[in-house]
Amino acid sequence: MFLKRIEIQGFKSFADKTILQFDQNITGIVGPNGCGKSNVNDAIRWVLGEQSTKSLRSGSSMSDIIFSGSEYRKPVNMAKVTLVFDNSLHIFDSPYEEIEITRQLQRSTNEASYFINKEPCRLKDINDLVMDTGLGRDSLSIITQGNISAFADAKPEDRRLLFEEAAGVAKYKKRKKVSLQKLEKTKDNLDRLQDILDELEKQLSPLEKQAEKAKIYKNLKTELSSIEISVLVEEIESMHRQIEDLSHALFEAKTIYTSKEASLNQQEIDISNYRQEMHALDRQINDLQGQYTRAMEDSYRLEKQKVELDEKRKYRLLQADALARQDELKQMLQEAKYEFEDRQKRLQILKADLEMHLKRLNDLKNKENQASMQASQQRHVLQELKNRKQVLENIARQPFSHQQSVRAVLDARHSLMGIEGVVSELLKAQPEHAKAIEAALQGSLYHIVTKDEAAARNAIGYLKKNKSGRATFLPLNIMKKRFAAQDQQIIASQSEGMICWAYECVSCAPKYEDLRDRLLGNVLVMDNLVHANECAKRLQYRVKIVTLDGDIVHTGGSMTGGSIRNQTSLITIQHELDSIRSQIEGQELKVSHDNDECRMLENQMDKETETCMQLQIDVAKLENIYLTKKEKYDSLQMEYKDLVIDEEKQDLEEDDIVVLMSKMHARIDQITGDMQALRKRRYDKGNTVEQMENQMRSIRREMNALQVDIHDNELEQAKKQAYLDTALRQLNSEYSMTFEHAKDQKQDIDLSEAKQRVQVLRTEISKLGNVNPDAPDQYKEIKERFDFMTSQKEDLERASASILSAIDEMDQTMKVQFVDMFEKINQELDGIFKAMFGGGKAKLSMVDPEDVLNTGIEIDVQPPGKMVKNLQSFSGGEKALIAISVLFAILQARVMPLCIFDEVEAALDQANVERFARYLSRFGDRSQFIVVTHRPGTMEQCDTLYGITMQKDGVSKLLKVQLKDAVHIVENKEVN
Ligand SMILES: Nc1ncnc2c1ncn2[C@@H]1O[C@H](COP(=O)(O)OP(=O)(O)OP(=O)(O)O)[C@@H](O)[C@H]1O
Repeated sequence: MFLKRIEIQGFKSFADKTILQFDQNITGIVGPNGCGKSNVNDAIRWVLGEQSTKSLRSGSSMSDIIFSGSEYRKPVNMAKVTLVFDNSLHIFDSPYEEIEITRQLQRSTNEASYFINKEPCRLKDINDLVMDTGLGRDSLSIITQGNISAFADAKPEDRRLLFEEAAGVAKYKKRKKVSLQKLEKTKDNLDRLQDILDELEKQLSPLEKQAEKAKIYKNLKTELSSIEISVLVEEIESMHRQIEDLSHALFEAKTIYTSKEASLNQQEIDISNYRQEMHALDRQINDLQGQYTRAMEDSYRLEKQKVELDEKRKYRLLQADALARQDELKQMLQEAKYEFEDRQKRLQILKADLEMHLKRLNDLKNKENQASMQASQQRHVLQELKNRKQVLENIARQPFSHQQSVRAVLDARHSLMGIEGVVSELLKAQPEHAKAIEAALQGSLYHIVTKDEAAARNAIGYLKKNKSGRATFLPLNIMKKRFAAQDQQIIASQSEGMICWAYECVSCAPKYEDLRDRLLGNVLVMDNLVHANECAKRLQYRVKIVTLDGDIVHTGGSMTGGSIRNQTSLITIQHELDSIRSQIEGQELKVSHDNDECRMLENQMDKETETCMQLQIDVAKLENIYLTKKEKYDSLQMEYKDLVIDEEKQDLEEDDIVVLMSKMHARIDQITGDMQALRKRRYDKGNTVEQMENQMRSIRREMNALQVDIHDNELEQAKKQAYLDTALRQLNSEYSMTFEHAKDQKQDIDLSEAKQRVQVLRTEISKLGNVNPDAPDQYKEIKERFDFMTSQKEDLERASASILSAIDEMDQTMKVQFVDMFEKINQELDGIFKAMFGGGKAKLSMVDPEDVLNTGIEIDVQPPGKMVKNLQSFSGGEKALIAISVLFAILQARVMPLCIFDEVEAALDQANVERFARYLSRFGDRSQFIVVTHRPGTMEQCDTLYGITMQKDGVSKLLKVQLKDAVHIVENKEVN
C-alpha cells in the first residue's frame, strides 16, 4: 500500500493516539454523523500542507484543530498527525523506501513543527516532496462530497482546474507562477535599476564636464606651480640683489650728500671770512678815499696859490728887464710845460679810473637788476603760496560748505551723538594719490561715518525734521574689510604700471581701518589708463581700477575719465597745508636771501656811484686845470720865442709852492695807487665770493638732485621690498613653501618667457571659473556605479529573457500535456458515462481551443432518453453522477497512487451507489482508495472497514469492523 499508516493524536476529535493501518486497496471509514470520519480526511490534508483553516473546517486560528476538550475530557495541548508511505516505487523523489511525514502544533506556543522521517524540516520541504505525486492539498487525491456537488455547477474556467490537476500541469503552473513572480520582480528590479541609471546618467554628464575641467585645472595648476615657483625664486633673488644694489647706491649717495653738505658748510664759513675781509678792505678804501679827497682839495688850493703866484710873477716880469724876463719866461715855460704834461697825464689816469668805475657801476647795476628781478619773482611765488595757504586754511576751518546736508549733520554733531565725521576728512592720502583716491571713493567721499546704525537713524531723522536734505551714512560697527581675491592680487602685482591697492596709500586712525579697507580694499591704483586697461582685461574686468590722473576702469569694463577741476580735496588738505607751510618757510628764506643780495648790491652800487661822481668831479676839475695849463703853456711858448731873457732865481715862496704841489701830487699818486691796489683786492675777493657762491649753488643743486635720488632710491627699495614680501607670501600661502625649500625645486627658466607663461596660465585658470576638485573622484565613483548597474541591468535582462523562454517552454509542455490528458479523459468519459447512466453520451469540450492554457471546460452530456443539455437543469444525483463519471474518466486516464473519497456518493440513489461501488472496485488494482461513506453499497466493495464512534466524552474511537458491524455503526447502533 502506498499510504501504510496514519497516526493521529490530539487532532480535532481524535484526542487519543489513534492509528489507522492500511493493508488493502480499498479501505472504508464508516460511522455516524459527527463521529470524526472527515476529521481523518482533514488530518491527511493537514499533514500534506493545508494552511487554510476554512478548508480544514476549523475556527479562525489553526490551533482550533487541536482537540478542544469536552464535558468529560480536558483539552489537549498538542495535535500531531503522521502519515507513513511506502516509497519502494519512489513515488516520492527520495532514496528512502519508507517516508514518514509528521506535522504537529502546540496550543500554548502556537508553534508548528514539521518532520520528514522524524527529521525536522520546513513546510516547503513537505510541499516540494508531495508536489509531483498527485498528493497535493488541492489534488485529485482527496475528493469530498462538496467537490462532487460543486463540479457540475462550477464555471468552465474553475472546472478546468480538475483537468489541469489530472494533466499534471499544476507543477508547471506553479513554476510558471513562480517564474512570472520572478519575472515581475526582475522587471521591478529592472525598473528600479533603470531609475537609478537615469539618475546616475543625469549626474554623469555634468560630472564628466566638471571632472574634465578639474583635470585641465590640475594640469594648468601643476604647470603653473612648477613655473611660478621658479619665477618667484628668481624674482626673490633678483629683488634681493636689486635691494642690495640700491642699498649700496643709497649709502654712496648719502655719503656724497654728507660730504657735499660738509663742503657747503666750509664754503659758507669761507665766504663769511671773505666777506669780513671785504668789509675791512671797504673800510680801508673809504679811508683812502677820504685821504684822496682831502689831498685833492689841498692840491686845488695849491693850484690856486700857484696861479696867484704866477700872476705875481707875470707882474714882476713886466717890471723886469729883457734878460730877466727871458729867464723868468724860460723858467715859467719849463714849469708850464711840466705842469701841462703832468696834468695831462693825471687827467688820463683819472679818466681811466673813472671809466673803470663806471664799468664796475654798470656791472653792479646789471647784477642788481637781475637780483631784484629774481627777488621779485620769489616774492611773487611766496605771495602765491601764502594765498593758497589762506584758501586751504579757510577750507579746513569751514569744510563741506557746498554739501548742505553734510554740513547740517556736522553742525549738529554734538547734539546728535555717534557722528564720527565725513569719509573725506577721516581718510588721508598723499597729494600724488589724491586724484586716484577721490576717483576710487567717488560718491563715498561725502558719506557720513557713524558709530552704529542707531546713530545713522538718529541723524536721518534729524535731516528729515529740519528739511536739510539727504545724506548717506556708514555705520562703523557693520563695516567689514573687503579685499580682492588672492588670484586677483597676484595678477595685479605682476601687471605693469601697478602702483598699489588704493587702501595702501591711504592713512587713517586705527578705528577707521575697517571702513577704509571696505571702501578701498579691492580698488587698484595704476599709473595710466593704458596699463589700467591691460590689467583690467587680465583681471576679467572684475576689479575697479583708478589711475593717478583720476580716470576709472569700472568692474565690467566701463570707463570714466577726462579733465578734473583742480579743486582742493579734504583727503589731502592736511598734507597740502603741511607741504605749503614748509614751502613758505623755504620761500621766505629764499626771498630774504635775495633781498640781502639786492641790498648788498645796492650798497656796492651806492659806493661805486659815489666814487664815480667823485671821479667825475675830479676829472672835470682837472680838465679845467689841464686846459688852463695847456693854454698857459702855449702862450708862454709864444711869448718865449719873442723874448729870450736870462735866468733869474725864483723867490722862496714860489719854490715852496712848487715843492708842495709836487709832494701833494706824489701823495695823490700814492693814495691813488694804494686805492687801486685795495680796490683790486676787494674786486678779486668779490669775484672769489661770487665764484664760491656759484659753486655753492651748484653744490646745492647737486645735493637737491641727490636728495631726489635718495628719495627715489628709498621708494624703489620699499617697492621692491613690498614685491619681495608679496612673492614670499605667495610662496607660503599658495605653495606652502619656504624660500629655501622653493630654491631646491627651482628649474632653469627664461624669466620673461616664464612670466608670460604664468600670465597665460593664470588667465586660463581664472577663465575656468569655479572648479570642483573632487569631480574626478566623484565622476569615477558614479561611472563605476553606472557601469556596475548597467552590467546588472544586462544580467537582469538576460535573466528576464531566460525566464521568458522557460515560461514559453513550460507553456508548450503544459499545452501538450493538457491537450493530451484532455483527449485521453474525453475518450474514457463516454464509456464511463454510458456505464454509469446505462446509456446516453458525454463529451468534454474546450470553450476556447485557441487558448489551451486558459480555456474553460464544458461538459456536454446526454443521459439516455433525455434531451437536457444544460448541466444546471440536472438533478442533484444526476449532477453527482456526471461528476463521478468525469472523476472515473480521469482515474482511467491517469493512475493516482492514493484517492480519498469523502462521501462522494452521498447524493446517489441505491442503484447508482451500487454502480459507483462496482466501478470503484475496478480501480482497486490501480490505486489505493480510502472511502468515507455511509452507504452499505459502497461498504460492500471495501476490502477493509474502519468504524469510528464517538462517546459522551466527544472523543473519536477507531475499530476495525466487518460489513454488518459497519452498517450498525452507521446506524449508530451497538456493535458486538
Ligand atoms: N477541535 C475539536 N475538538 C474536539 N472535537 C472536535 C474538534 N473539531 C471537530 N470536533 C468534532 O468532530 C466532529 C465532526 O467530525 P466529522 O465532521 O469528521 O464527522 P463525520 O463523521 O464526518 O460526520 P458526518 O457523517 O455527518 O459527515 C464533531 O462532533 C466535532 O465536535
